[in-house]
Amino acid sequence: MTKIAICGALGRMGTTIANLVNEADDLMFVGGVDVNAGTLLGAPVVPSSEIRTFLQEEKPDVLIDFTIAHAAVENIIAASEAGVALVVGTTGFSPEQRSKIDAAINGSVPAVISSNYSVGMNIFWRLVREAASRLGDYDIEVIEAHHRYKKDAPSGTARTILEIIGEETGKTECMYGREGMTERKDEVGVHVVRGGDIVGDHTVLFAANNETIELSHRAYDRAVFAHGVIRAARYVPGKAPGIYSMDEVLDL
Ligand SMILES: NC(=O)c1ccc[n+]([C@@H]2O[C@H](COP(=O)([O-])OP(=O)(O)OC[C@H]3O[C@@H](n4cnc5c(N)ncnc54)[C@H](O)[C@@H]3O)[C@@H](O)[C@H]2O)c1
Ligand SMILES: O=C(O)C1=N[C@H](C(=O)O)CCC1
Repeated sequence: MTKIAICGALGRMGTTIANLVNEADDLMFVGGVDVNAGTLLGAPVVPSSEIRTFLQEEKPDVLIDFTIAHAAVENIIAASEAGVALVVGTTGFSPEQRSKIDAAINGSVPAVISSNYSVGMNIFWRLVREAASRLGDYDIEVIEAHHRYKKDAPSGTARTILEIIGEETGKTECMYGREGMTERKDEVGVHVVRGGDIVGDHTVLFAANNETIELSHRAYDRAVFAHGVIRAARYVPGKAPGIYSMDEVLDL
């Protein structure tokens, strides 16, 4: 039985993941951490100030983090100090925060880190890479849409898309929205929509004279991410210390 703890347990993703863990025969939800104390599915949820005591007492095999960037850094450091494997889904990290995370993990614990745990998006990223590798001379625009409560922009998924485009085309300059009199140069346009309860839509446009290629991925339920998280949680125990992506989890 693999013991699972969740940071951000009372959040949208935390509760979705906890329910899937609870349904799995080989996984046990032992509790979690959130801003305020509580209970979830009969397990304790402790305030973030008590994470180290929680990890010592519950001894989870895997700590899953779906919180907010500044909190995730501290949670990851605590898990690393406790020797607990990680599955990290939180997005919005600054380069400095990502450096702290990498330093805490490497040489200490195994961790799967992904901006998007849906199987479909991990395939979508490969489609984008193939298109970008052949259509680098096209005008490229990235559009993402999420629910009104999402704090970070652009999405971590979109930032991964931009990294792929940069690797394949050399286009690393982004234009975040446009307003007033503009002249398009060789930038990648990035457009962010926030509203309603949109779970997660991503589109990449490759536009040239007389034709446009449009690649899109649409998530309809957070379960699509949670199912990927469960696969990562089954994958990471016992792995060598270091950072893994969903490519390794899905054997892509
Ligand atoms: N990688 C993916 O597949 C994926 C999918 C969905 C969401 N996300 C990301 O996951 C994060 C959370 O998304 P959400 O929609 O669940 O947000 P949410 O706001 O519903 O949940 C976040 C939870 O974290 C808690 N929290 C805040 N600070 C904390 C701390 N110090 N310790 C413990 N818990 C703390 C909040 O109280 C809240 O309950 C965001 O960064 C989002 O972009 C990633
Ligand atoms: O709901 C969110 O927040 C999501 N965040 C991830 C991102 O930032 O890419 C994944 C999609 C949903």
